[in-house]
Amino acid sequence: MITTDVKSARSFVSDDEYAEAFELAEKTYQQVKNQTGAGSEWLGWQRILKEPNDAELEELTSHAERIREDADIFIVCGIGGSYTGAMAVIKALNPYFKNNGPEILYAGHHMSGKYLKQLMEYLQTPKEDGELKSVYLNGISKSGSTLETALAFRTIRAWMHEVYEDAADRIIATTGKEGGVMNKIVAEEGYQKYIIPDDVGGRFSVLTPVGLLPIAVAGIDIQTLYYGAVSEYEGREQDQETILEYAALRYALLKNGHALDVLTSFEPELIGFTAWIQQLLGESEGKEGKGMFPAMAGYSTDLHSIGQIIQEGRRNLIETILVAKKPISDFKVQETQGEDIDQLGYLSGRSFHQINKSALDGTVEAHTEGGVPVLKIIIEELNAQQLGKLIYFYELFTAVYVYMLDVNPFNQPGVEGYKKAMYKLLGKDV
Ligand SMILES: O=P(O)(O)OC[C@H]1O[C@](O)(CO)[C@@H](O)[C@@H]1O
Repeated sequence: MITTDVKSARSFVSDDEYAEAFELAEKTYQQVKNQTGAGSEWLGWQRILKEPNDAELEELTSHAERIREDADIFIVCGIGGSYTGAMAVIKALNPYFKNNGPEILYAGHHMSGKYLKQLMEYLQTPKEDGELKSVYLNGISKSGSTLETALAFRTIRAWMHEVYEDAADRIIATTGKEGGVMNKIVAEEGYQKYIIPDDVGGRFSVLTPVGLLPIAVAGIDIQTLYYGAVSEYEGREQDQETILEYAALRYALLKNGHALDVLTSFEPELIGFTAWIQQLLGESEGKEGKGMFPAMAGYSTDLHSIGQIIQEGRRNLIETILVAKKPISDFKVQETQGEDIDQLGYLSGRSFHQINKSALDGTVEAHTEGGVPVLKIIIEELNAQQLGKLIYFYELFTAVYVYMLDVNPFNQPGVEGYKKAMYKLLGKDV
């Protein structure tokens, strides 16, 4: 099970504030459990763990294996919840510098013409042996009509149809059961389609084909990931304490003036995960003038930039640090040879994990002393099973905590604002 260390944060909340918040968390936990809260028709992210679809997991795994055998490049084309979950898990578990399998590229997550042009040039550049690269494309959009994704999907698949006779077998669409432009394209072109269940919203969809196909293509065992989430789901049915404590604390901190949550980790691999949590919390809690702004950061890198404002700026922020307990690497500092010219002799032979851990512990101490409540969310080690657990932990936490704010965690009406204004400027009939 996922554990937490909230000693620092607890010292910023009075006993009364905590007791009141905890009582409220107990009530909203029941709303999630009994499906009585606003938007309860969107609790499919629990349903899919209660009734795992093993046949779909197997199909996705074997489809991904076929792609891995043939592909040089696999493009994940989606935005928001249609790509952050896959990216989070892939970045967390794949090597930094060389994939074990096809290169995973992302598209459809913004509207940079420069990026798309350079992506197309890269796809078109032949391999060292002069052969055309073998490209696969996964268009992912629940609504099937998000502009960023639709534009990239149009561009890439048009080129694929020009160069590959079997383009239709290389293009996969992951979308809602019916409706939306992507479904029309699938009907016309005969692409393989995976369905995003109606009762699972975009930011809760990583454990559906949205995240599972790209993650499997990246060579990650999706059964282990999925069943990690299932075990967290089953465990949380018995033991709600950690979730209630975390929800109560974040709520009490929000109420006593904390407006911003710096989501971070000392493991660069987990930065993608902070992006996933950022969307999950931000789109769920930021409504009706409420919510804490979730801001991702990467440590220790960003301690050398925003570390200053965290330590000494306006005292209205909290910090959430994702921690992996077991060392991720045994890489050590070289032994000092002869004179200690670079003055690193005191670290000679010590592991980078140990040094990084001291940076973590030192940061918690310094930030707490500086007036920043710190919460540590702890996984045992960085592997697929633990990440599956972390996914469900955060989904459940989000639902319980956001209900405390008395808003619907599962809609995102505010995102429509920019879309309407943009479409008007672009002259689209809406
Ligand atoms: O999968 P879709 O429908 O393209 O949406 C992508 C993302 O865009 C949003 O709908 C916001 O516009 C997110 O909630 C969602 O994750």
